[in-house]
Amino acid sequence: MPGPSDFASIPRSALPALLRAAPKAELHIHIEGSLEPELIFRLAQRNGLSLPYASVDALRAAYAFSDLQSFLDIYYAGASVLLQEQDFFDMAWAYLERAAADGVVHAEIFFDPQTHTARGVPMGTLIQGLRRACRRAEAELGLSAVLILCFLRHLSEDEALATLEAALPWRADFIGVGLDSSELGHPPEKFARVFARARALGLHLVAHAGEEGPPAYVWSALDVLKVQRIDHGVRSLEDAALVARLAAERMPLTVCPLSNIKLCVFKSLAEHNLPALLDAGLCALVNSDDPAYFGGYLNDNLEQCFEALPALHGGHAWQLLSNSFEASFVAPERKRRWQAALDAAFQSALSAAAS
Ligand SMILES: Nc1ncnc2[nH]cnc12
Ligand SMILES: [Zn+2]
Repeated sequence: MPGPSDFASIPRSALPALLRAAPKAELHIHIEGSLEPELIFRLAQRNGLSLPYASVDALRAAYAFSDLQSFLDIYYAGASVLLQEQDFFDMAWAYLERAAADGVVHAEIFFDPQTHTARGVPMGTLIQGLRRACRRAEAELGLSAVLILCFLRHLSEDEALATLEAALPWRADFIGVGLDSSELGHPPEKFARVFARARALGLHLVAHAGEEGPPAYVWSALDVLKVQRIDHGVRSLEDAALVARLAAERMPLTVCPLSNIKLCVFKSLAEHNLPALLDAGLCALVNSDDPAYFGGYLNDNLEQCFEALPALHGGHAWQLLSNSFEASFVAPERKRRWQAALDAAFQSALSAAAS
């Protein structure tokens, strides 16, 4: 199997096109965060709702965030236009078409049922709409798409437990559970029982940790929740013992660079710790998080990182995409197939550069 050093000599000028065309997986995308302002307005009109913004441009102009909470307030307001099964389908289908154009061959998609059930939308309505889009993506786009149900951590664990039970009639339609929303003040251990229940049900486990929260939250996501991936995890670098543990276990970190800039986790992309995460031997990969709010989809994230961070070279590019497959919850045979296509794309870029 090739490794990153094989591809370090690909010229930087060849990387944008290579990154754009290469196959990749996206493992950290909140489907409600893919709702573009145009679609928010269209759905509001279709559902007879009025919005507190005069136009698409006025809504987009409000996307200036100072931290995670300032984003979440507007993100939950945007999601309030989703009422019918068709609305959930339209949102997910728009993302999946966009992802396929970015070379995404596999997506593991977060959804926040409590954002909708709290407004009276039945669980079946939202899951069936999302499921229909995932099935169509497989059939028409050749993109495999699966769902991960996220609990809102600013709400209680009892509410998370009730949400999981309410979703069980659709158990076959999601592969795992996650933990998102306001991180500070809501440590992973608050959700110990619901994650134990999900584990007993055979669900995969992931959690946001170390986005705004301290390394201690990453430790408890690992030790108490027993997660298989950390979403974000960029603050892990503050704790050398944690870095050693993450590296030894090849614990994936689903990093979201443009999100981190828009939510002021780092001042600029040039200051992002993505190169340091990779050079520490961590299984980091790039994702879009909430692309409609943060100014870019997966390829935009990749391209802007490589533009802003001169430390990144072709070896890092291969490693990031290879990590996206390694970290996915798919059968080894499928991973091998995608990995082979990735290796071939990089090999041919290397040959083109040499000739
Ligand atoms: N970046 C993020 N962090 C926590 N919760 C979220 N929900 C949507 N995007 C999120
Ligand atoms: Zn996220």
